[in-house]
Amino acid sequence: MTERLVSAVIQNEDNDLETSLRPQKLKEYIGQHKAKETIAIFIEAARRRGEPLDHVLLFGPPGLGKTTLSNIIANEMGVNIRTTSGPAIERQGDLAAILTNLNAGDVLFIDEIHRLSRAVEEILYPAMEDFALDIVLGKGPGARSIRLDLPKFTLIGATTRAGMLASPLRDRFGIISRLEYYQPEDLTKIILRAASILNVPIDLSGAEEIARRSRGTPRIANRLLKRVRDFAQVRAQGEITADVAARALAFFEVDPLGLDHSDRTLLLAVIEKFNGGPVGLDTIAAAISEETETVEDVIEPFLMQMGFLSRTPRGRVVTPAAYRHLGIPLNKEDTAQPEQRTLF
Ligand SMILES: Nc1ncnc2c1ncn2[C@@H]1O[C@H](COP(=O)(O)OP(=O)(O)OP(=O)(O)O)[C@@H](O)[C@H]1O
Repeated sequence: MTERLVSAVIQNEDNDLETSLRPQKLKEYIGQHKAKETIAIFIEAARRRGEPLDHVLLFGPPGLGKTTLSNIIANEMGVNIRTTSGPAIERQGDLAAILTNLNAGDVLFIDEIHRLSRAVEEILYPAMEDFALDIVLGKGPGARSIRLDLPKFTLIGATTRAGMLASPLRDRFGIISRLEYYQPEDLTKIILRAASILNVPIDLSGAEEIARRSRGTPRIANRLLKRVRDFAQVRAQGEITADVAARALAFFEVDPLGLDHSDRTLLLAVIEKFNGGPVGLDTIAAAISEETETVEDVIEPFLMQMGFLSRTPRGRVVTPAAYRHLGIPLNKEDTAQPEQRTLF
């Protein structure tokens, strides 16, 4: 599958942009009121006691700002952050090397923490609980274990799926925060902030138009802003208004609710080839020439979140809301006017 403009997963083109747009302080971090408030309280309490922050688990869909929030936490605590990820720590020795290089109070950020191997997880437990590393020297009957003290550090784990974390690991986090999809008002603020950093002329209605199509996700909002800016420079007078944003995003095939070509292909296939369902996942994947995993992990979640597709014991079903959005009558006798026949 080619890279999608509306994918929440990080792409090469995002890297530089994301670094320059990352807020540094909690008060610049827009939205996520619950998570922000929880973290602010724990940071203040830890600061007053002069202790490192308790271990934090952040979970939620990709692109919502877990990495950003972790950097902010380190910044607010005035400590260094060391960043790695579950798949990058292959052996126990890799983690031991990282842990023994931390300074007191430092933050260790492990992205995709659900992908740590069991063996690595095992040495993480005493490290989190007792700030100690148990090392086994030698093999067989002569083997002996020594315990190394570690500096007191804060582990921040990020995961898209809290359910995939082994419960002994989950239980060792003192602070667990779920990040939610952003409301359009918050995404509008994120877009206006990014536009001002990037010196992109934009008015409020232009930002709102991009926000509505950003699937609740700041990473997508920033990416769409960048594309709309290019369009505005070449095809309009440079300023992003609602009209320019709508025209640009229609050109890039992102519809008014943020659905793209892949989303519509899936919905139309179920409607046209399977009478709206129920139809099995594998059959859908074959009908649109995609991998089953791509359909399940990448395309379906947003359609389900929007209430356009539902999962039943007999298979996937396209909902009446999706028919309305696509401008297709529900059945032949249906005389109701579709909500919109042309999307762009
Ligand atoms: N609350 C926010 N306010 C302002 N900008 C934000 C906010 N959250 C995220 N962003 C922007 O969105 C981009 C993506 O955020 P980030 O890299 O932190 O996502 P993530 O949840 O860690 O994603 P992943 O886990 O997929 O890497 C960042 O560049 C940042 O600029």
